Amino acid sequence: MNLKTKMERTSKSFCHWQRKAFGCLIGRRERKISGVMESTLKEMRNGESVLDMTDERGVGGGVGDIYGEDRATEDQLLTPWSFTIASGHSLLRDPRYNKGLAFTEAERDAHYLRGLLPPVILSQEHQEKRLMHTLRQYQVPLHRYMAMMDLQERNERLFYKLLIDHVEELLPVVYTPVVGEACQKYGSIFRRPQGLYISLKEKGKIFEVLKNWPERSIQVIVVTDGERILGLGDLGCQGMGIPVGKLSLYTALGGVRPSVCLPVTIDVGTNNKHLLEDEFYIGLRQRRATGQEYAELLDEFMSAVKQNYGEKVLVQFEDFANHNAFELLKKYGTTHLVFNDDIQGTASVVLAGLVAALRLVGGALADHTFLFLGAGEAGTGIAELIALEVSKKTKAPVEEARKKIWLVDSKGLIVSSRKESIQHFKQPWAHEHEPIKELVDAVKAIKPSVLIGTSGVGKTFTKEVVEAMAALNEKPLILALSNPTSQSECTAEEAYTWTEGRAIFASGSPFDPVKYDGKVFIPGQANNAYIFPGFGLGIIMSGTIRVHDDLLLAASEALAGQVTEENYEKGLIYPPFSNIRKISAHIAANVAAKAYELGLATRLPRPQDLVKYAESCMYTPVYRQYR
Ligand SMILES: NC(=O)C1=CN([C@@H]2O[C@H](COP(=O)(O)OP(=O)(O)OC[C@H]3O[C@@H](n4cnc5c(N)ncnc54)[C@H](OP(=O)(O)O)[C@@H]3O)[C@@H](O)[C@H]2O)C=CC1
Ligand SMILES: CC(=O)C(=O)O
Ligand SMILES: [Mg+2]
Repeated sequence: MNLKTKMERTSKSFCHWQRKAFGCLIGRRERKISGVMESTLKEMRNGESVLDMTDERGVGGGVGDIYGEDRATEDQLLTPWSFTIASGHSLLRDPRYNKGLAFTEAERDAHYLRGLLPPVILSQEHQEKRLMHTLRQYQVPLHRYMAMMDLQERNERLFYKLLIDHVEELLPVVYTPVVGEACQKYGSIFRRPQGLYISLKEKGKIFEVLKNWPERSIQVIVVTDGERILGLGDLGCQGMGIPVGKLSLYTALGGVRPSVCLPVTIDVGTNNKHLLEDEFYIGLRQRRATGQEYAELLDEFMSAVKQNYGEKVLVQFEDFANHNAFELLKKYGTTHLVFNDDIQGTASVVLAGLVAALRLVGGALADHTFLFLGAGEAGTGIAELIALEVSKKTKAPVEEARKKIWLVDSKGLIVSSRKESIQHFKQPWAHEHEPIKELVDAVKAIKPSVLIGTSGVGKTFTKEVVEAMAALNEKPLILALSNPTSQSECTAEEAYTWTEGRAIFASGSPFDPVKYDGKVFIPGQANNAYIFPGFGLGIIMSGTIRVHDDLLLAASEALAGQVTEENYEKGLIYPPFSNIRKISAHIAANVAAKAYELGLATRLPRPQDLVKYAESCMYTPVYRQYR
């Protein structure tokens, strides 16, 4: 028997034994490593140990079945896929298992850690306290972001524990606004790849490239091509911060296990002159590929995803420019499980806020008039979902419901008489009206009760605009959705001050509470981060195969239902993020319930109590005992 066969046999029987003993470990921990047989055998000879993860279900609930833990076949466990058994120094270097100073005496003995750590043993809570203390010392927000990314790369469970336990404080660090600055400077701060980079160079090889990713059972992919990163424009390959950030929220806010999440950036070049000239830029140094070249790369990617991960992997398109976003959603919406967060997730979160706001401003949705600044993905996505909801509630045709929704783009109010051609996604909103160029004039003419900013341009809700809203409405509803904070259409302070404290206000990026006229006003955060984590969990746990508008409405309804009396008393139209895991469980349950009703859910039998089931599926980052 030659050495290779010998090693394969040894490895195979070892896999078999280990799978028997530690079923949940194997199948997920298999890793593609070149020369894996040699290294596996070497590790075994060196007395490497096995980590017992059998308490995973205990702390993480019934996750095993929905994540397909035991799906790997014997063949998959052999070349090129195998698994490593971490212990000793490599255990400390593996972010998924590393517990740092929290390893117990027994674990230090059992896993060859003696001498590799100082004598002190800290609890996870104590580690959190120490980290928060350190993070709060950083004055520069980007340094906090970098510290959080380092933690994620060092100790995954501690990263998620910290993020979950301090969600309101840390969300602005790993997400908007700081992630925006991080993307702008991604080349300079780049340390380790946190996602998969698929560039034009990988054309023809994407199937193999996906196999380079260390995890096999992927259930959610967030993909960007970096062309419209928040309201910061084309950041090319450096947009990677967005899929990484969004997926960390999938885990922290929605309880989707990190190992099933895959961040992807498609690099077809950038038209950002500044980046093309930046010596630290990490992407392809060429102008964006378009047309057939672009379409072919995306096509290859989408096929490779399906081939590698099956039909039920959720692909979330994020921060594509609108000239591609609508088309991609339409093209793959019938063949893949796809979701556009900017069009659909944003629509769902805003509709929830509007429905909740009715408690404060009165009337039904159909009684209100809506004016948007910005008629792209977010603007038209929200507008369409409002129209759909109004149409369902009033039984009027959706065309009728659209009549009370108006949009302004960079050329002014969208009207049917506009001379230039109107992009297809704007056409349903081209109502009959005389052309109006300025937003303030549109406010005066249309007389909206709700003003929504989705322009990506900061400071566009001027004093004049906000005062015009205040003159028309007792309680003007003003949503400044553009991100990051620098692009917000107005600040919370401006909204409250210019309306003499009468505005109901929410923004895409967070603002601190505002003191006005002796009263404290707490602005809400209208961000799709409320929706996509729970939405994704609902899709995964029900095995849903397609996204349908009714699922977005279900998510929206669940979110609105989580706003409490106490929140309303404070003028809030969204519940606080501190309750997000509970909120996500309700969103997941409502989405799954609707999916079962529509026949889109494939995981049978349907659990009786979907909220409980969602909670039981959620990943929790509490350390596990390694026996
Ligand atoms: N809070 C949240 O959860 C979310 C927030 N957003 C934010 O919304 C913003 C827009 O995103 P998205 O819709 O995808 O972007 P798009 O590029 O698809 O749309 C932008 C729209 O704004 C219009 N516009 C640009 N400048 C002006 C201006 N000066 N006056 C009037 N209209 C203008 C554009 O007009 P034209 O068509 O004529 O070019 C276009 O219609 C971003 O800042 C993004 O961060 C997005 C998703 C979620
Ligand atoms: C929040 C978000 O998805 C955006 O600003 O693009
Ligand atoms: Mg986005």
